[in-house]
Order: sequence, then C-alpha cells, then structure tokens
Amino acid sequence: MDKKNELITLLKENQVVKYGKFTLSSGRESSYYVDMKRAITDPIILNKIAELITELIADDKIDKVAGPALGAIPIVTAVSLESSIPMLMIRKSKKDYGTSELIEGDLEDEDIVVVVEDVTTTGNSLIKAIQAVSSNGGLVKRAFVVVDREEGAIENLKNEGIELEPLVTVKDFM
Ligand SMILES: O=P(O)(O)OC[C@H]1O[C@H](OP(=O)(O)OP(=O)(O)O)[C@H](O)[C@@H]1O
Ligand SMILES: O=C(O)c1cc(=O)[nH]c(=O)[nH]1
Repeated sequence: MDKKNELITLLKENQVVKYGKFTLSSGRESSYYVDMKRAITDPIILNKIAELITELIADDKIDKVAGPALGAIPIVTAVSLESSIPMLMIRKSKKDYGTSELIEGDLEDEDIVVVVEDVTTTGNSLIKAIQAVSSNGGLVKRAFVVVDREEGAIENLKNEGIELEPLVTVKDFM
C-alpha cells in the first residue's frame, strides 16, 4: 500500500469523521466534522503525514515549513523533524506583549516557504497564514492540507495565486 492509502486507512480506523450538527470556523453549519485534532495527536498518523509531506517537497529547495495555530503546529513540527527544515509557527493574531510576534521562528527576507494546514473548508485560515508569511518577506512556494473538505478552499487559494495540494479529501475516507 502506498503512503496516501496508508493515511486514508489510518484516518478511517481512527474514526476521525464525526456526524452530528457542527459549527465550523467559518461560521458554516455542517452535518459532519473531520476531527483532525484527534488525528494529529496520534503519533502514527502524525508520522505518516510528516513522511508524505517530506517526500512531496524532497526535490524543492525549501527554507522554512510554516503552519497556522493550532492544528498545523504539530504537523509542521513533525515535518521539520523529518526533513530537518526549520519551522515557523503562525499565530491567529499578534501577541500584544513580549516580543509581539505574529510569526514565531526565524523568517528571513525571500525565504522559500511551504505552508501546511490540517483541514480546509473555505481555506481562509490558510490564506491568512500565507498573507502573514508574504507580508513578512517570505515567498510561499507550496501549500499542503492533510484533508480538504472540497468546499471552496482550492478555488479560494487559486484566487490568491496559490495551488492548494490536499494529501487526501473527505471523499477518500467517508
Ligand atoms: O478553511 P477554513 O474555513 O479556514 O477552516 C479550517 C480551519 O478551521 C480549523 O481551525 P480552527 O479555526 O478551529 O482553530 P484551531 O486550529 O485553533 O482549533 C482548522 O484547523 C483550520 O485552520
Ligand atoms: O471548517 C472547520 O472549522 C473544520 C472543519 C472540519 O471538518 N474539521 C475541523 O477541524 N475544522
């Protein structure tokens, strides 16, 4: 079995899809929820995700892997460990004390950055993270999401000039 199918099997086995009535980050209502927090706190699933993304970027020259809080942070951590590429953590909003950073980590001008997300619906959270990287001098080369719900994220990121690359979509395991 290839790694993508191994990931699909793991997501199915771990029952990451919950059925019911859910309000999503965007305010949308949904009859199901992909519980990616459950997925990414499982070391076997997290490791599989890190291996997949590291393979996909192996031929690229990447300076930093970045992801928005909270869901993407364990993923970028795992990718960073697997690939030895330094990571960036992007906050939802700037801290108003301490170092007052929006992006934690060492982002240098013209760094080539790969951004990663756990799940996308509208893609707006990822777009916000991409804009944070870009406005701080980074060049976002690729964008990955572990699970895309196929509700507009690909189109919305395309409008921003970024191709969103899902490892899997909900249709793969529902
Ligand atoms: O594509 P979108 O419509 O933006 O929705 C997806 C976002 O929603 C979830 O995060 P959430 O806002 O629940 O925050 P959390 O990761 O801090 O729990 C998820 O981790 C994505 O970041
Ligand atoms: O859009 C969201 O907020 C969202 C959807 C989903 O299926 N899972 C999740 O963690 N967030």
